[in-house]
Amino acid sequence: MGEARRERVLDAIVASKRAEIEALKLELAKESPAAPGARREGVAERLARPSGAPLRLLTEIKRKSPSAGALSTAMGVDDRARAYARAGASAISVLCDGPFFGGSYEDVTRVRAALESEGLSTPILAKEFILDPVQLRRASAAGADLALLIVRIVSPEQLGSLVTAARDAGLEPLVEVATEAELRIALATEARLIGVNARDLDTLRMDPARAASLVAAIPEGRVALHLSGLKTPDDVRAVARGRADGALLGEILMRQDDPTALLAELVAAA
Ligand SMILES: O=P(O)(O)OC[C@@H](O)[C@@H](O)c1c[nH]c2ccccc12
Repeated sequence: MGEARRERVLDAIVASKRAEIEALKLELAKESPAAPGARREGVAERLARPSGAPLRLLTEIKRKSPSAGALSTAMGVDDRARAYARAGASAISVLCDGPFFGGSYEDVTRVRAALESEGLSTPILAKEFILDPVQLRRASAAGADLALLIVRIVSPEQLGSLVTAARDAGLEPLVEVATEAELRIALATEARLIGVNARDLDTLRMDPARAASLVAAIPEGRVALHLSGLKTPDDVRAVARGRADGALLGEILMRQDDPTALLAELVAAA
């Protein structure tokens, strides 16, 4: 990928959302508003790590990504979700973005049904580029428990109202930051879950050292999550030694046609 193209990935993604949001507004206007679920109850607590406990692992489902390209689709999202939950995932992140990550809100619904059919209650994170409350209502209707809110793509005022809108939609917000300035903005909201993306979404470059110092700067009282770039059990061990409550595993698991054995190893490293 050329440098100029990389720098525009986030802009291109955000631009594609504007049309989707208009379509969602029309779609949801036809439906009577669903009673707000109470699914977010207890979700933040489940991701908090009591002292001495292992690092919580959030595992991700995506078919491709702008940085990694095509990922494994050998296992259906339903089998993969069950495999993640049985192996000890504390939450399952499901990409809702279609154009860049190959996901959909229907995937959230598939994962919800797959977990419920086995009596598994692993929380589901809707991973989308959220600019408008209508996306939160759609994610909630699809069966999500949590929604990602990315500081970089909204104003601080919008972020504050999206945190409230997420709760109103029955979702627990997880606020993603990549810099100290963004962390300050996140901490000015009521969000209980703060995640640090080691990947700069504008350039797609990884900066693990900056991510580690940002995670360390998240005050007690908020759940701190490390959101990207972990490639080996040693990487998981290194994060587990620090302040993080949990870490997200994406590409490393999505490169496996069957993630079961590797996830067991990563759980043991946590
Ligand atoms: O695949 P990795 O390196 O484990 O990282 C996942 C994470 O970076 C990625 O899925 C992500 C983090 N923040 C996002 C925001 C939108 C879409 C995707 C993301």
